[in-house]
Amino acid sequence: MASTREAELHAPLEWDTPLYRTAVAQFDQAVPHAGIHPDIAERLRYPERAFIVSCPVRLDDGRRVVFPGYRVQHSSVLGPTKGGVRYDAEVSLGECAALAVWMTWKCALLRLPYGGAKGGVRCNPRAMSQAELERVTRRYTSELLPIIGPQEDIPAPDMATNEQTMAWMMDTYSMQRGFAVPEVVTGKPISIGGSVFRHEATGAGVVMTIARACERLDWKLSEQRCVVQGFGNVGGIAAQELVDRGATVIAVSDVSGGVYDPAGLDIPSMSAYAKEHGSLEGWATGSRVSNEELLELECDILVLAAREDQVTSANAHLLQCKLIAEGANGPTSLEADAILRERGIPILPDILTNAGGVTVSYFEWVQDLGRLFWGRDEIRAKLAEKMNDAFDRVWEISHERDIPMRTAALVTGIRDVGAALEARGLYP
Ligand SMILES: NC(=O)C1=CN([C@@H]2O[C@H](COP(=O)(O)OP(=O)(O)OC[C@H]3O[C@@H](n4cnc5c(N)ncnc54)[C@H](O)[C@@H]3O)[C@@H](O)[C@H]2O)C=CC1
Ligand SMILES: O=C(O)CCC(=O)C(=O)O
Repeated sequence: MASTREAELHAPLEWDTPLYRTAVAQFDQAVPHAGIHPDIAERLRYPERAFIVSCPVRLDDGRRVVFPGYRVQHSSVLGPTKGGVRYDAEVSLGECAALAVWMTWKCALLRLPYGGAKGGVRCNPRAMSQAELERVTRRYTSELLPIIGPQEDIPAPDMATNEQTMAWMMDTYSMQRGFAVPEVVTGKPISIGGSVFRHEATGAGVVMTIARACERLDWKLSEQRCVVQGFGNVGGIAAQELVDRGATVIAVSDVSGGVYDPAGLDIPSMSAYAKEHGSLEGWATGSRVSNEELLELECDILVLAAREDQVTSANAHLLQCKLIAEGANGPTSLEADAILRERGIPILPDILTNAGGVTVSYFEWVQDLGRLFWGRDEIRAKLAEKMNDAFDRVWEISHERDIPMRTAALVTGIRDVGAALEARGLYP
């Protein structure tokens, strides 16, 4: 049993939730392969800083509601912290902490000079008007003023936030400074310093990773039948990129459920429909399937691009795909990881597969700081170079050590952050 002193030191932490425990358990699986000092490992199990705010907001009907907001910064050892902001009814401190931890490994794996952060507001964005969302965003940004900034912490879009949200954040921050500070957020509209190709970057990066995996597995991407869960920024673009490369997308889903057609779906028309109606609800072509059924469809590649905790011990043995690509963060539980490994279904892990977004965010920040902007082809080529380099390092470690690609990706990130802590003389 732990002594009183140990119990004091390891008192339950506010962010200690199932998702955070998953992030730490994945870290613990990777640490023995990363060769870092135990003191460094212990440091990296905890975020550096967690900020909780309350955002009082007037609704359109005159009522005033207080929305909780969070921002967690996991590690600033490599540079400013970086990560998205999400609006969702389930946002919590623990969720943001887990996502911030993953951002640290993702940035290090892609060799970006950033640490990890994540934030969000606990609200139901689908039930809110644009005016209400604007008021929440501006209040949340005002509350974060002490901890964000181009050299401190740089937010970006995530679930249910977008270019408009970033424009409001940039404007709120800039008004406080008295001049325009585009480099305080990424994923902005191009008119205020956003980068071309940031909108497409995460989904495009997912498909670059799938394409690289297909090369290594000796599969033709154009012959693959794909299922995509989530039809927002990541899933919608990934589905389109798959079609552009000749693959057949046989099913997609969003929060309203899924659509399946073994002959292949008309993704451009479905994207236009989802944009106009806010979701795929009411889309008339193909068969409707539930989100649970969609995950169990027979296919070659399953792209998880909705949210965390979708493949668990309850359904991992029912999946009928040959490869999983994690566009979302944390969509596969630890137990499901073990079941899928046992079943021989490889997983292209989140911190590698969805890293296209933060990579082009980095390009956007660099362009903003230099006030010099690059073209689409240049950015796409630079992104492909970085994604392929990260993929190759992960693939190599995974095969050399016979460890899953998730562990290999974590090892790469953890090793570099550990080395930076040591070089700076911070630990051990
Ligand atoms: N936007 C970005 O640049 C990046 C996003 N991600 C991750 O990708 C995931 C998706 O993010 P975005 O596409 O940006 O969000 P989004 O809000 O644009 O889209 C989310 C999509 O998932 C659907 N969805 C929500 N719950 C669902 C469920 N239970 N079953 C099926 N579909 C469901 C929504 O209806 C929507 O179509 C998140 O895990 C996010 O953290 C990761 C890297 C970068
Ligand atoms: O673009 C960024 O800075 C962060 C993207 C993000 O939140 C993620 O990769 O999960």
